[in-house]
Amino acid sequence: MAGRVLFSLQNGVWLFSPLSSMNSKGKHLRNRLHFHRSPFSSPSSKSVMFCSCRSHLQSQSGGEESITIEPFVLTTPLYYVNAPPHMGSAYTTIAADAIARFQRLLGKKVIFVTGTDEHGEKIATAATACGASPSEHCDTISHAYKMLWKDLDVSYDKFIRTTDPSHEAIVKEFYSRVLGNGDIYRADYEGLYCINCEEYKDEKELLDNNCCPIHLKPCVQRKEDNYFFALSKYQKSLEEVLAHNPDFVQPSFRLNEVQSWVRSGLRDFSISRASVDWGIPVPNDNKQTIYVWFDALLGYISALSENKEKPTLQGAVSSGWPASLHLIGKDILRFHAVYWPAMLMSAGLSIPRTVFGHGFLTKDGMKMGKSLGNTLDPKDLVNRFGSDAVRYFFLREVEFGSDGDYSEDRFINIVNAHLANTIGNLLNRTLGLLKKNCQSTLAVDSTIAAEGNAFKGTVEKLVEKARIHYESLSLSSACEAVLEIGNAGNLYMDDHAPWSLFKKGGAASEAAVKDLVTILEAMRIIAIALSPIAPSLSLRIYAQLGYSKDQFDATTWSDTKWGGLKQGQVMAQPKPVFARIENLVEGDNREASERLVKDKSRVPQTQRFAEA
Ligand SMILES: Nc1ncnc2c1ncn2[C@@H]1O[C@H](COP(=O)(O)OP(=O)(O)OP(=O)(O)O)[C@@H](O)[C@H]1O
Ligand SMILES: [Zn+2]
Repeated sequence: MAGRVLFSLQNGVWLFSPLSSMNSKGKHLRNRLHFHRSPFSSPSSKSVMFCSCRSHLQSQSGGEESITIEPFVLTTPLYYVNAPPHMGSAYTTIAADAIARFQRLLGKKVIFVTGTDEHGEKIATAATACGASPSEHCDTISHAYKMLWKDLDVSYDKFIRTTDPSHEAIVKEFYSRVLGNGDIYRADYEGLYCINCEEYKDEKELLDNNCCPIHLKPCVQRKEDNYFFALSKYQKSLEEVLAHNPDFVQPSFRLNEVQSWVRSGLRDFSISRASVDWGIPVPNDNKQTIYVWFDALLGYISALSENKEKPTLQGAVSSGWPASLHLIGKDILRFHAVYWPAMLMSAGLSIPRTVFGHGFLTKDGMKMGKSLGNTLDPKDLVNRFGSDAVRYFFLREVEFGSDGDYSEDRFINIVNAHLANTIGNLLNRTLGLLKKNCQSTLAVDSTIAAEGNAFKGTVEKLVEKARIHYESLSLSSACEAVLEIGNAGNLYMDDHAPWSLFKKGGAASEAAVKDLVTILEAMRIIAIALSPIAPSLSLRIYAQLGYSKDQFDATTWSDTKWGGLKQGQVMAQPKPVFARIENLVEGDNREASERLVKDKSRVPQTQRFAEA
């Protein structure tokens, strides 16, 4: 089924059909792949699936089409358990969590998949080095990932381990399907291999001394008798996919990169290893194990399987495939945007809607990574600063898609200025004034309080801006829009100075009451709009406004509409929602760490909020 493809746009849905839709036994394949023009835009996306064989094309023209409301399936990479998690792995996961939480706020059914990739040579070596069996080692590290996700408030729905028996069954079935379609053959291969990438490399992409550009270690010459996947057969199909579906690879500049890889010619790649025991045996040849990437990518599908007793590929696929979004680091873009879609096409399955390759967190300009050992410990950051600070800083400071360096000084300045001052302080002082002057009770509805008030319009514009940025995965800009509401709130308070209005009494006092309700309504909106990024902080803000956790959990994006706070609502005792972090960085360190960050001059103006 390599070669020509057919695209058509029907009801806003791209249909993709490889030329042939039957396998060698004449069995119909569900191989019409479908794409949405904008995968994130509508709350209930509609997909139309057809089999492209002639008889089904006829019934299709007779009006038989199946319409399904799809879940929003979002994945992180399955992290390699050669070492404990670090801030790089946490970065992808908190970004994915923010997107999952935003999609849930939109009312979508979200399936957020993460997990661990546990087979291969590196794992066996790492286990030996710490005196454990591979499976003991995998249990320990996989558990560490789960614990970290808990600490970071990561709300995943499925955690797949590639050593799960249900995953193994699905990998074997997939392998057999691809084999049945004539896309696997056996051959010798010799080339330069990076053990850390678990990948053969082209000599032209290597540094001096055949060093891998990511891991800075020399690749080794390897020769093996392996099974190969006929990637080259999918050259044309992949070119068509990339040409006709601009959303498939994001950010858009990475699409060009992928297109140029494909255009430069695709070579078949080996999908088994004769020298590695720690892996899933190749069906019908237990002298070889399946290549770790061929195995791990299938985790995105096997994670969906609801029948762990009798897992089947079709069962897993029907529980939500194709994924709406694979969120990955740019280091593994080739696997996701070239190998993976070709594998799926070979198996007659839909390809994911979007693969988003974000940038690297770097240390001294080098990718932070387990293999280089130049990592930052997220657990330590959470213990010292809390999960909201960690989530907010990385999602706000690193433009999603680009690289970014970490500096502790910058971290402390940003979270103090944005979360403690602009948001926390505004809330605390407003509640203090309300307590002092109104027994913490709202005397008017927020709609009445803001009548004829331009500030309300500003908040509405900014929250809509935040929504648009979330939709387009511009997480940093979404944070910025929410913070702007806080900045506007501080300016409003400065201008209106309700503390002096209360001193005047009468009509001035009434105006002051309205000002406080107006600011608290803005805080309520901030809490919802910030909840994908800093969920615990948002919950604390909501609690300060007199709501229960259940009420917070039931919020949707439509609750960002002005007018939620009503007359009679009683606020909680004012309590800071975000404690300032003391800056303990010593002079020399400060200088060094400042050099590491791209100065974006984003520290907001200092608070001008005068005390009553
Ligand atoms: N420095 C980083 N910046 C951003 N994301 C990272 C970083 N390091 C790892 N990740 C995330 O983890 C994925 C890779 O997972 P993996 O478990 O292989 O971690 P790794 O630390 O990159 O391993 P290694 O250093 O051995 O290559 C990336 O695609 C990305 O999603
Ligand atoms: Zn490498």
